[in-house]
Amino acid sequence: MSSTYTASITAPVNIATLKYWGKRDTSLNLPTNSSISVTLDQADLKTTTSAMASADFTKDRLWLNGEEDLQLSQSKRLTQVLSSLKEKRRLREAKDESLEKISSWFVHIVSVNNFPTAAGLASSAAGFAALVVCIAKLFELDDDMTELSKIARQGSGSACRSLFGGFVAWEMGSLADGSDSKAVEVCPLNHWPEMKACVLVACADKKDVSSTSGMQLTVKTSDLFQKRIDEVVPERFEQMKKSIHDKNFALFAELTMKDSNSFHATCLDSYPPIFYMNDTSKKIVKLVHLINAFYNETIVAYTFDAGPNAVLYYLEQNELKLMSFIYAMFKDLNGWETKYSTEELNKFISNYDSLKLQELSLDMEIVKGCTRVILTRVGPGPLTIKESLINEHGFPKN
Ligand SMILES: Nc1ncnc2c1ncn2[C@@H]1O[C@H](COP(=O)(O)OP(=O)(O)OP(=O)(O)O)[C@@H](O)[C@H]1O
Ligand SMILES: C[C@@](O)(CCOP(=O)(O)OP(=O)(O)O)CC(=O)O
Repeated sequence: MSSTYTASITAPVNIATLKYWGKRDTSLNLPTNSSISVTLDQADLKTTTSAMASADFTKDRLWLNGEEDLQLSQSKRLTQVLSSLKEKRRLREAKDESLEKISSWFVHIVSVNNFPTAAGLASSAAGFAALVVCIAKLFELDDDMTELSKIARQGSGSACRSLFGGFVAWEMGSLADGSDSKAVEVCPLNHWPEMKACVLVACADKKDVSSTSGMQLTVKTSDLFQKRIDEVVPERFEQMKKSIHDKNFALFAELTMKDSNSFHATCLDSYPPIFYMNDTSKKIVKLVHLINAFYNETIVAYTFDAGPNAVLYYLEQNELKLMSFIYAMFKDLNGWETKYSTEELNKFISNYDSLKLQELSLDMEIVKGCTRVILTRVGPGPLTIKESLINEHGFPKN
């Protein structure tokens, strides 16, 4: 085999606290509103992607979770992302004669998600972020993350926010060519490292209405949607950034919950209506409001993407208060023992007893609708790794 170039990257999932829902330009993937998210820790949820370029390859190919994904390889999203990256490389080669002309070669990409794909856990976000950063590294591009976010955005809108760690905004921009529609850091991870997240996986099946088609239906048919993008989100965008800067959890949580509700309301207001939340999701909403009312303080926020899974945001200092409820209810699900010692878990239970939470007659039916709990926290952006998923011939190692 002639000479090859390789690179490997891991990238995080991000879960929006101010939701992106609606495109003003479907081919460039330009949104109808700005959005904000928290990047989650790759220790718990991540995509790992390796790429290789070789003059011997005869086409661009992609393997996802062990299988060659022909649909994704030939999709407009992937070809658009790859051609933007190849074009950037070509411009560098034109300026610097010493660079090998790898922009005309094909690439093989191997990617693995360590969590369910296409199940409302933002796999497209981590996946396209990993892909863009990995190929940018392979091509030795010197663009910063904001510049690369404009390419990731074309793969999947929410992917642009996974190029940064911590707290991230996707500024919608106003230019027709999309050159100002980009991700920026609101605050780095170390600004508010106490931010934790508990994901209650309500159903890990593939969803029936994709985000892409769901949001198009909303844009076309919902009356509520217009008010959301004209008034509600622009105001919330500024307030939420300030709540993060000020580390004002109560405000951050209230805005997060209201925005999740507003987004799902526009889904219900679409025609025919779209239901992403299920009965379990609704019970989790009630539970969170009950917990905040019990403590007479907002210690936890829920948010739901285009699926029934709940993401609960809370601060580390309120862990005992929150987990006295959540662990007591969801203790039979997988995911606790790797995060907490037996002593800590016993403490949650004894606090549940001493607060007499059994007297609240909590709805234990919720537990039956959940399959798994993922305990995580705010985390860093994409990371370079040494180990590769690709063997020397350009195929997945197994
Ligand atoms: N590691 C990856 N590399 C490249 N593309 C990926 C990767 N993982 C997922 N994808 C792409 O993203 C698609 C799933 O996106 P989709 O928006 O339907 O679900 P999701 O991102 O898991 O959920 P949501 O965006 O609603 O939170 C997959 O079918 C695949 O095309
Ligand atoms: C509900 C959301 O998660 C929608 C994400 O939509 P996608 O980014 O998956 O959509 P495409 O741009 O069509 O790929 C909200 C959010 O992440 O902001």
